[in-house]
Amino acid sequence: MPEAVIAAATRFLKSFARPGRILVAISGGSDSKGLLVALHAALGTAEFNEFSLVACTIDHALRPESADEAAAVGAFCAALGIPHLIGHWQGDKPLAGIQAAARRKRYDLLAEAAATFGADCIVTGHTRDDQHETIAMRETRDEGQGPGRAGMAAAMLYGRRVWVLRPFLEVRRADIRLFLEARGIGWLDDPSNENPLFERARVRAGLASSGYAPSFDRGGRERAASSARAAALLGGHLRVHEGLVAEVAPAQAGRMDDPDWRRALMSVSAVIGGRERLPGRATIERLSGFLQSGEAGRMTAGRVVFDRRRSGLYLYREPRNLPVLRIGAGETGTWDGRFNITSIGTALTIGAEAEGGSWRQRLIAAGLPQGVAKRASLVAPRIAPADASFSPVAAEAKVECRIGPYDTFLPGFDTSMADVVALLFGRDRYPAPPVDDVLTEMAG
Ligand SMILES: Nc1ncnc2c1ncn2[C@@H]1O[C@H](COP(=O)(O)OP(=O)(O)OP(=O)(O)O)[C@@H](O)[C@H]1O
Repeated sequence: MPEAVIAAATRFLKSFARPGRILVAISGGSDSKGLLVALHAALGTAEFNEFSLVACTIDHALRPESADEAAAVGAFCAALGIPHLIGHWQGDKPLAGIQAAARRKRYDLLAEAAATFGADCIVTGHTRDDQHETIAMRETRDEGQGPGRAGMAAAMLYGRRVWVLRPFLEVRRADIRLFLEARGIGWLDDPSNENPLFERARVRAGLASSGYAPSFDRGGRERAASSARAAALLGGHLRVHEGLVAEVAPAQAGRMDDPDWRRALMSVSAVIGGRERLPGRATIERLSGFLQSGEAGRMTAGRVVFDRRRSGLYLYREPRNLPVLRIGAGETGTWDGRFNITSIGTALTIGAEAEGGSWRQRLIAAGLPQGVAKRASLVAPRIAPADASFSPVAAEAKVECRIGPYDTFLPGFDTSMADVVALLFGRDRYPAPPVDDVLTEMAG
């Protein structure tokens, strides 16, 4: 029913804590165009006249027609009186993983456009159909159990700075198309949506021919509840020292039978290992066997040493393949996926702390076993002036931990766990979303 489209737009606007400026990510396809038109129509009513709309199209320059298409979307927005920007993906494009690279770049450019316009959030036209495809893809990748079944979140924080909201996640594409057709509005069909070289296109075709619709209605709510439990477990049983060592109380160390704790521990281990993704299922099973045995010893998984002792479980980065990073004066870089380092004075070189330096003393002072303090201090960053003739004192820098799994894409239903992880690593909470029911999936 096309009325579902306006109803979803209205419900979405009502969920804002206060009126704001919304940036619509519009590709020109039916879903994002329908979203723009529906929001524009809803904003025409007195109830929402304090909101404003702006729009942005990213020209990935992967097809010869893309520039003209972006310009046509711009003209469509202009006719509605909506300010519009085109973001360009410039420079070299990777040959492998082009879709993932385009996605990352797209969000970067959209976040820049949101900052330019002073927008409070970005909205995308993801639909119920996209959600089904995402869940089906995760099922085939063996991620369909537990967390994977939640699918896409209705809200996602990108790059720690801007919330991307998906107001149409429960709306069917067919309804959006009827809605547009009733208004005589056409849309673009991206040929890559049907290109069988891409996984999503294959899954889409498979779902259409089978009529199979995976269930996800409770997935997001379950995931949010699981994150809240995981957050409480982390707060009660885990401490982080100097951003280098996570210490788990002995009684909790073997509790890998609890899925919430398992996910919490794997998130922390991804941070310690400088990784964005949590370890895969096979690794977690191997690790669970080791930790549940209760025996002292060490096991390495996902670049992290799990050091089990009578006094507890200690996680720290394994001492292998530590990179060397150079950053210019005043610049910021990420070292080993674990630390964001900003030079305050001169250009810097960052490598591993070969001697352990003062880190070791601090870890010992924190009460860690000597062996743990020694090993963990060897994977700490050593920050020195890039120009060796400068005194080491010149190496002034601001250092903060990077939270690999959440700093780029943070799904709304994981915010409670992500906030606790950030606090454990000495960071602030993530910015709160502009809508009061970010866990739209919780609102039910
Ligand atoms: N070129 C583009 N310019 C602006 N917005 C876009 C562009 N491509 C996609 N979007 C936005 O993203 C939404 C989803 O598009 P699509 O399904 O093609 O991307 P996706 O890669 O599956 O999304 P995501 O990257 O968030 O998983 C669109 O409805 C639109 O809001």
